[in-house]
Amino acid sequence: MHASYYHKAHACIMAFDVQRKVTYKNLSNWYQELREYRPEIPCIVVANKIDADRRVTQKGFNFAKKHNLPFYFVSAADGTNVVKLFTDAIKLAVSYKQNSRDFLDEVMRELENFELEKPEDTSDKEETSEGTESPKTV
Ligand SMILES: Nc1nc2c(ncn2[C@@H]2O[C@H](COP(=O)(O)OP(=O)(O)OP(=O)(O)O)[C@@H](O)[C@H]2O)c(=O)[nH]1
Repeated sequence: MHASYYHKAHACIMAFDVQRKVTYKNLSNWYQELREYRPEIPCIVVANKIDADRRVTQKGFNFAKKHNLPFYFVSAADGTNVVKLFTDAIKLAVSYKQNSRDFLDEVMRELENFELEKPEDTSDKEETSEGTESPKTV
């Protein structure tokens, strides 16, 4: 995936399809790529399409445990855990954004808080002595 997709991301939801094993296997590659660009953002792992066969919720999917990541069983079709997933992801993202010690995040935070200098209002000011340092407008 192009680097720009990771730029300024404050959280990641990695979803796989419980009906397609290959999508689970691919998580390792996605996760490796994510960490190249965003080493510390919160990441949630999602097993999607559980409505197709609820028995998958009895299965252990070790990827999340191995990487110490939160894990949700979800169905985008019937809505199971969808609101919870996004609510939690947003909370994690906001908290990360406010507290991250990642250098790039700190720079971005500084830039966001940086107030551009307002142009000086010179309309009703009298010119005073010589040698004034501010440039004169004509
Ligand atoms: N039963 C079921 N089908 C789903 C669920 N979520 C998505 N689908 C179906 O899965 C198919 C792919 O969904 P997309 O939204 O296109 O997802 P995608 O990530 O682009 O999927 P891929 O094209 O397979 O990579 C569509 O037919 C969806 O209707 C779900 O929770 N349950």
